[in-house]
Parts: sequence; C-alpha cells; structure tokens
Amino acid sequence: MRYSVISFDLDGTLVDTAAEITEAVNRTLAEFGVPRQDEALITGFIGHGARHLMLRLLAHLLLQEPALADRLPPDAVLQRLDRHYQATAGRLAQPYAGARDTLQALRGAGVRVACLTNKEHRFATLVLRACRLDDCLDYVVGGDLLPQKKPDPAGLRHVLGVLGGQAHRAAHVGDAATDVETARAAGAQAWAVPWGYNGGESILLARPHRLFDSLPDIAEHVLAANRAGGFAPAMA
Ligand SMILES: O=C(O)COP(=O)(O)O
Repeated sequence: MRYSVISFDLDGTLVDTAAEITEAVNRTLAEFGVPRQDEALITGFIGHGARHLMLRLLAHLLLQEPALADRLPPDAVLQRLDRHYQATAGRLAQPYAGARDTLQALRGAGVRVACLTNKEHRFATLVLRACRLDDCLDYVVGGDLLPQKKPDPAGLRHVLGVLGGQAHRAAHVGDAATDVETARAAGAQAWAVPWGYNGGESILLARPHRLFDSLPDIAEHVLAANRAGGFAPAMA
C-alpha cells in the first residue's frame, strides 16, 4: 500500500496568516469606531473562514459591551471585512519552513497534493499565490466552493474524487481538531502539526494518527512509506 494523495490545510499548517487576518479584522473594526483587538484573541477564532471568524468576534465583543450592537451591523461589517481581507490576503502571510520543498518533494515522488481549507476560495488563492505555493499544488478547495465545510468529510472526498485517490491511501494534514475530524470521517489518515491555531488548544487532544514536527518530515515519511510499499505505524 502506498500513499497517493496528501491534502493540506492552509491557515496554521502551510502558511502563518495570523498577522494579515488580524490586520484585516482591525481595519474593519476601526471603520466602526471599535479599538484594535489582540492577535491572540482574533487567531483563536480562525478555523471556519474569515466571515465566520468576524461573526464570532462580534459575538464576543457584544457580550462584553452590549451597547456596541448599534454600531456593528453584521452585514455591513462583513461587507467591509471582505474589502479589507481582499487587500491584505497574502501581504503578510509567511509560509512555514519547508512548505514549498515539501509539496515539491511529494509531487516529485508521484504523490498528488491538495490544499483543503475553510478559508474562502478567493482569499486562499491570493495567499497561496503570494507564498509561491500555488504552482506546487494539484488542487485547491476553499471553504465556499462546496455546500459543506470541514469537519464535514465532503471536501476531502471531493479532493480524492478529483485527484483519483482512495481514502485509505490518503492523509489530510492540519493544525486543528477540525482537520483531524475531517480526515477520520473521510477514512483517511489524520496527520497534525503543532504550530498552528486550534483555538489555543494542543492538537494532541484531537488524537491525530500522527504528529509531525516539521513539514519536510511529512514528505520524508511519505516517501519512506512508499519506498517500503506500505504504511509506517501510526501514533494511535
Ligand atoms: O480561514 C480559516 O478560518 C480557516 O482556514 P483553514 O481551514 O485553512 O485553517
């Protein structure tokens, strides 16, 4: 048995997007007269796309200060966020060490690679292009391309359908419990990295099959497993 498809989450897995998401959110809040919020608070809401993040942040702010409700009409806030994120997406994004080499090493060994993210597709495309990762991927699925988002397995199944892979020969790599759930629900290997967001919790609590300390370790593991013709033993 050999791995044929490896799917990667984007935010917190391939690319550090915390700074630019924070900037887009704070530029939006400023337009409504709300003070800047900390990056740690904002990144705690990463995981289900920019619009969802903003709605969760608004709920948090209104709980603390209900009077803000009059100043923060959600539709208007989301419309402004779209504009600001369009302007910042990719500008401050930093690919994690070895991201491009890892994708290229996998592809060079005949493994197909995808990016499956809950980030809105247009923003994901901007980030991947700015980080020079777009040309190393066989397929990209953003969070608004299908009716279901992660942790629903539909996105990963769609990736496998398009790339011609079977779930038992695939892995999805992510930084969040959402990614682990997605992979398990699709019947693929659930692999995790420890440097992402996951709402501030350790990804180990989500019980991934395997945890990697670096992106190049993933390519090394897959290539070794494929050379041996089988899966290497997993953590759980
Ligand atoms: O943009 C988000 O909130 C989440 O995106 P991700 O699925 O790539 O982590």
